[in-house]
Amino acid sequence: SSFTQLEEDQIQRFQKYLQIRTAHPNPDYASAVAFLSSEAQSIGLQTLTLEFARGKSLLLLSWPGSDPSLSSILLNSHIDSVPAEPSKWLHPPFAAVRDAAGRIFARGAQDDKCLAVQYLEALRNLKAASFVPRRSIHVSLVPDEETGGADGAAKFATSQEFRALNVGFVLDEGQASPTDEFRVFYADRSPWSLIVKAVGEPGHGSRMYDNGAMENLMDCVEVVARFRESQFDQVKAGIKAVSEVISVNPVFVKAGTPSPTGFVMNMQPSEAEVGFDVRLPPTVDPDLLRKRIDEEWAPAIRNMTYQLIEKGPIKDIAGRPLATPANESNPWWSVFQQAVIASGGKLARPEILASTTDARFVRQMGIPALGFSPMANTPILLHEHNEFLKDTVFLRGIKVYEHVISALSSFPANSP
Ligand code: MET
Ligand SMILES: [Zn+2]
Ligand SMILES: [Zn+2]
Repeated sequence: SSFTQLEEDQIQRFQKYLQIRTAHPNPDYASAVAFLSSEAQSIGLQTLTLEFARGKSLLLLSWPGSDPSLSSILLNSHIDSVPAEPSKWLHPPFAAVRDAAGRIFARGAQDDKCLAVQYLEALRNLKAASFVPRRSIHVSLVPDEETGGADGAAKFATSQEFRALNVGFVLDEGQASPTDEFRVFYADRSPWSLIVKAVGEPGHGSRMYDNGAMENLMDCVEVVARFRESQFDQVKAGIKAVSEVISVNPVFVKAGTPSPTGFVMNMQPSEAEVGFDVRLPPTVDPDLLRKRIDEEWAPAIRNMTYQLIEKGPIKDIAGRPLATPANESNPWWSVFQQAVIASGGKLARPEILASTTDARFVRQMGIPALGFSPMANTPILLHEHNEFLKDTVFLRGIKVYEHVISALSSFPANSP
């Protein structure tokens, strides 16, 4: 191949990390942390394992800067992944097969196990080039992101250990870009989980009557579907970006009277449940949506109850929306942008992320954070079958991080 020995080794280390089974519901944090800390030690980074929740380790790596009076930079990546259905993949999701086109197939290849290895390899290259950081560089490898971050980044960001790092700026995950421009994200949508339960009298399967559990649940689903369409129409008409509307998507339904062969078919059940994934852009008023859920989506007068889990903060500690300025008013932004360009990369207009990351927990603390995964010319495959990343794209990302990390950590003394 046309790769150097170092590059082949870097690809191999990426594959090794991808082969560790970090998918929910039983992510192997212990093996992941063991692998990452041994890599970090081989590079000469300091390692510290923290445990804010039993069995969910968080690995913190540090390269102290020459000027400890300056705030530090933090590079974040979550260890855990969503599950995969092996029978529906071209290659087993934890084999990290590299095909003839250089595509490396694995759950987590894009979301976001590439980042941990790219950060480490960029630091390895900078060490080899005798680079001396002015600001301290920290890397956090965190658990629990895919289930909401409550036992990972949320606890970390409010901890003594975090405060002691004096973090001035954070990079976290973004998303792949199908074009040759890298994407960058200055805010996330907030994730809510909504579970609506409808109850009613059970009845013979042949009977027509009002207010049955299934009828009530179907009313809910219809009303939500209409709202969903109103949001999606704005996207289709080009008025708003996908990440600027409220998304609401059904993710499970649970109903029916179980029987040994499936469900009792001649009985209308007495309860039924549907779960929705809801995402709110930072620009919308959460109270309006709370009211809509209460009055229109799951009205008590139609025998519905609901559980709304608002996962994580909506505002920062000063009451502002969780958004990082992505313009010249933010010196970190300028340094970041210039470094990406200096690496030979192109940057798309900054966006709100349609999904959600741990960055919101540091934004909550008032710390600027950008979402960035340097994957250009790559289909967006997070949470999908056959998630992959090309070897060339992976290697290119290491180079981009070398530029970005060295620029951020050299950033002058008279700034934040
Ligand atoms: C539900 S919290 C966020 C988890 C994941 N990153 C997502 O966007 O779905
Ligand atoms: Zn992710
Ligand atoms: Zn994810």
